[in-house]
Amino acid sequence: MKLVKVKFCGISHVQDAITAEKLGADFIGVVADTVSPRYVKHEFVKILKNHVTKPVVIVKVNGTIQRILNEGKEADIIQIHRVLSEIEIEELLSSSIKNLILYVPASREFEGYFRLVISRTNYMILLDKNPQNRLDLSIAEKWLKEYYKTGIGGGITPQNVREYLYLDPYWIDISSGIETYKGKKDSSKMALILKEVREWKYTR
Ligand SMILES: O=C(O)c1ccccc1N[C@@H]1O[C@H](COP(=O)(O)O)[C@@H](O)[C@H]1O
Repeated sequence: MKLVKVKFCGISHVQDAITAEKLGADFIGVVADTVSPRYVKHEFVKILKNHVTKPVVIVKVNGTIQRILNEGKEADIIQIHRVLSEIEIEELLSSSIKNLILYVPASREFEGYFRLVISRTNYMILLDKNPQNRLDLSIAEKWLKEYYKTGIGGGITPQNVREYLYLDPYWIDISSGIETYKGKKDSSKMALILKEVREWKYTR
């Protein structure tokens, strides 16, 4: 029986990635977009991959699909953290990319988008806060039951992680909640998250 997987995101120091992997993280995420205070150049992925064996996820928010696919080509998984147009989704489908995570805001007004993504693609989905910075856990719970390859992020901390584990996601995704300061991960907070996951009563 599999445990809920864990992605630590917003990694911007090689040592944090090494520590995250040693502690047992399943994915290592970097944000290669200047909107983030954890921004790293996309070339950082190649450096990271010399130090960790777990899959490296590159998070992009802005940029054309072609640019995102080009900048993400060294990563194991590309995560596009914005709501896409149908034309952009078609562009992804006509590309050779298979390992993709698409952000879907976990709120009612995006139900149509959620259904579009799961009906047209086979990509992984990350449920997260909507543009108004709200995450509807009841909506997330409903959608998680419908589509197996769905993770959840958005405000997870060692103190509240059980509320998210209860939803039985494929993975949980944490960035700011495991930090000492923006961009610097705290090994004790990462360890606490992983301890909670291991002790969690439900397994997938
Ligand atoms: O981590 C970031 O700085 C970031 C910036 C822009 C887009 C996505 C980003 N990270 C993703 O956002 C979620 C939630 O982050 P948090 O745990 O609430 O801080 C996380 O799942 C990352 O994949």
